[in-house]
Amino acid sequence: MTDTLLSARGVRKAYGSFVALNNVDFDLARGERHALIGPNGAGKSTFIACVAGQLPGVEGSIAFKGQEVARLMPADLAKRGIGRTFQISRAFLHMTVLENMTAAFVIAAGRWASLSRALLSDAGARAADMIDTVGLTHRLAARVADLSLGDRKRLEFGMALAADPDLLLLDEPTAGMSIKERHHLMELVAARVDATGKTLLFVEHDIDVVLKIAQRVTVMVRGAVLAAGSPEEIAANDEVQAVYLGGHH
Ligand SMILES: Nc1ncnc2c1ncn2[C@@H]1O[C@H](COP(=O)(O)OP(=O)(O)OP(=O)(O)O)[C@@H](O)[C@H]1O
Repeated sequence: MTDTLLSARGVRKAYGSFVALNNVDFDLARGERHALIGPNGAGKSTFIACVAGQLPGVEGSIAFKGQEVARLMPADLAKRGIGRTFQISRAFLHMTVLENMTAAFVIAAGRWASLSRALLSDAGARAADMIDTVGLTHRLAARVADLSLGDRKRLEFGMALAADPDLLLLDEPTAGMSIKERHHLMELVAARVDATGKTLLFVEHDIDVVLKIAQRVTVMVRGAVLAAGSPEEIAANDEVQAVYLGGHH
């Protein structure tokens, strides 16, 4: 029997009079790598933001580890084990890779208020390990502003892992990257997710990456779920093919 980590029922989100999500049902099994795909404007980012607690006015139910979380704040959700990547803010672009990763570990420890030398040194050591994990040791002292897009995405991924989330949400983690970089990053993500027993929900436009990385795929169209299944089932689904070949993408 599969162990359900997240279960959404009847999720609805409107921006003013525009309904971006309409009655979405969605299940995520613990330990699975799950891709959310669909044409532009389908509501994928909106759904990820709903799960991460970043949007007001979300209707319906989202159960995480059996508890209702639909109307909790991001910080609460992070404590319960839901994590997502964030773009590194402007102020941090002139800090180094190591400084940014150290900050991520200090934030994850929730200890800004009582920052001590011991805490900083512990966070620094963990940061160096994580930088190694994401393959950036050779860029440890580089300013984030000087990183390539691919390296910056690796750093953002590592920073999201600093909080040690059970569920990792990645919204278009490979946007703007070359095909080769995309595959490299997502292979790294998949390997880390598997090695640490995490669950992954990611939005991805590159269907080759999706078919390689995802164990399960949900297809959204115009705010609703069109289909969900294994990558093979989704690739063979006539309705899904019609959406993708019909020029909406
Ligand atoms: N803050 C907002 N205010 C109004 N409309 C919004 C807002 N955010 C998103 N939308 C609209 O909601 C719809 C769903 O957007 P969303 O970004 O969730 O889609 P998506 O599937 O992630 O698309 P893409 O693949 O282009 O990122 C779109 O029509 C978008 O224009």
